[in-house]
Amino acid sequence: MRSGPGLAIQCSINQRLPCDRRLVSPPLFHLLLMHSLTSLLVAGSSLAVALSSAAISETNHIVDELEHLLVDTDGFNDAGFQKAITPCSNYVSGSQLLGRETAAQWIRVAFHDFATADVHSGTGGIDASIGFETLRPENSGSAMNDSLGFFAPFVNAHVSMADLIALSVVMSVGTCSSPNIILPLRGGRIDATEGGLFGVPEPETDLETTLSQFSQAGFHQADAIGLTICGHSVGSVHHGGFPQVVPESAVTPTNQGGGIHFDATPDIFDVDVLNEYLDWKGQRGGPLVTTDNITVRSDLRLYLSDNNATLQGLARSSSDFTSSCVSLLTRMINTVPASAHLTDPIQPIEVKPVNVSLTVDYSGRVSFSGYIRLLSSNFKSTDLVRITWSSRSGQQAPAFAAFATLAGTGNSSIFGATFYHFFNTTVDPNEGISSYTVKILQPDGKPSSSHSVTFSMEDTTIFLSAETATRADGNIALYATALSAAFVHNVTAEISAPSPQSGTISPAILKSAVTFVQNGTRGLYSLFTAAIPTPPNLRQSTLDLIAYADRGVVYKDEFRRIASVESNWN
Ligand code: HEM
Repeated sequence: MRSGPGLAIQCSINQRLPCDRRLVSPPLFHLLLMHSLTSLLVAGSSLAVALSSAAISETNHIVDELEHLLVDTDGFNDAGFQKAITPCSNYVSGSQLLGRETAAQWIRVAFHDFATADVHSGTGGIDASIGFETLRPENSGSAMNDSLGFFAPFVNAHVSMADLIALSVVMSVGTCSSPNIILPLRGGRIDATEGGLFGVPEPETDLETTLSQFSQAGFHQADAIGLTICGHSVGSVHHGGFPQVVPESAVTPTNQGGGIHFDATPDIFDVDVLNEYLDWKGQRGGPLVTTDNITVRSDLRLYLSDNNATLQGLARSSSDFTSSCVSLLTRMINTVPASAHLTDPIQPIEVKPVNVSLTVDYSGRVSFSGYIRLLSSNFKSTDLVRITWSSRSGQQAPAFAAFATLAGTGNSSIFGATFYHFFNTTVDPNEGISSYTVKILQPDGKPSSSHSVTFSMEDTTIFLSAETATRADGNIALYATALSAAFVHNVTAEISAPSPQSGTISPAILKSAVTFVQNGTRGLYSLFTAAIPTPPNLRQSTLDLIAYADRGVVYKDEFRRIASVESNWN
């Protein structure tokens, strides 16, 4: 499932002006006539500037998608990402007898992607170039392809592999710590189209080279030491991949990869690795400190390079260790090529529309349906969710209202429980809809702690994802409608299909365009159809529907899944 389209206007019911009024004043609405707010913003006219007040924040699909992966981790609408590391000792890519751990692999993959950054030239960093670099000896081990193979089905037009690599670090550290250590996650990373520089430190790499590699990536000596001990809080060094570090004797029937842990708690992100190293007990910092082969004692060389001063500083308290790791790991995942612009840190969304959309049936009836997800300790399963909407011209009426009913919950998110409320109602096509407001009420009908959120809704151009179907010739038929009174003369779609690319497991987003033709009417709407070849990853493929009307007005229905979850797709 995905979030609803349009603009989100966050406002409290205590504010003097109703949200809808602040959205756009009634006289302006008269001027706009049939043109929805979203469409005009898309058209980029001077009106768009007038409407872009501080009260309006545009829905960011990157943020919405990553927030879903981060927050929906259990129960109803589980995104399925966190399950791979639940429990934290889990190995999602093979037998549990291999002694491998997915949560630790994810952190290591991010380090290897990051390590070849050149911050002065603004290249490399977290850009998923690691996918093209897996055959390099410096990226030895199963972690790279295991992880990218797991991430690949989550890539889409707005979720890059590089953002998933960053997300995986946030999720590993957050899930495998108690109390949960939450790194801020930003989105917007761009996937590389080829391998980058060489230069990931290896166990054999001498100290000077190691420090210069870290330095090129923006991490000087103390940062390099800190980042390494933070990373080596979880996981193991394996004989399978690193026989020069771990002897064959580590291989047993229940540890077939021959893993030796860095510390006594390899599936918990905590200070143990540091304490065990400084106190010279337990795993004493792990195989890269203790191995018999002096050449590959890379952690020991690094830690001793300032006579353990950095590590003794971090050991003052476990909160010093935690806060340093949060800072260093956050810097690591936010080291990106100069061309990438990251979003603000993603905040869990308290009231979130999910799959909120319009459809037009054969008789021209307009259905308005979707889920409202509540996430907050302020909410209870007994709360009521009421939706009211404004007509195309901005009017409100008692009939423009519906209640949503609880459809399911998810309980184990590190951000709290989620409550999913479903609604399915009809909108009078003559009146239309331009925005809707979600109000949370207590069971007795009284407003709950001032929660009222307004979102814009585009009803001029509607992609009918539930009707997408395979044709007899193997192509896929697409259906869309446009309000006839909008005088739309050209309807196109840009298709974004994650597709295999050579040299990496990571998919590339292939873009293509298709033109629709008018094919009848549905009440007040004109029906448009098109056909496209079946994309390689249909479930991840999306489209942006674009309709052109007179005087340069453009309407859009963006980021719609081609095969919707509602359709009975085979
Ligand atoms: C001088 C720097 C470093 C060297 C030479 C190094 C080397 C290694 C080696 C050889 C392994 C064993 C991998 C395997 O057996 O599959 C390993 C594991 C690991 N490394 Fe590092 N590492 C360094 C720094 C870092 C940093 C900075 C991080 C993250 C911030 C990190 C995160 C990890 C993690 C999480 C594992 C466990 C992987 C697993 O259990 O599958 N490493 N490292």
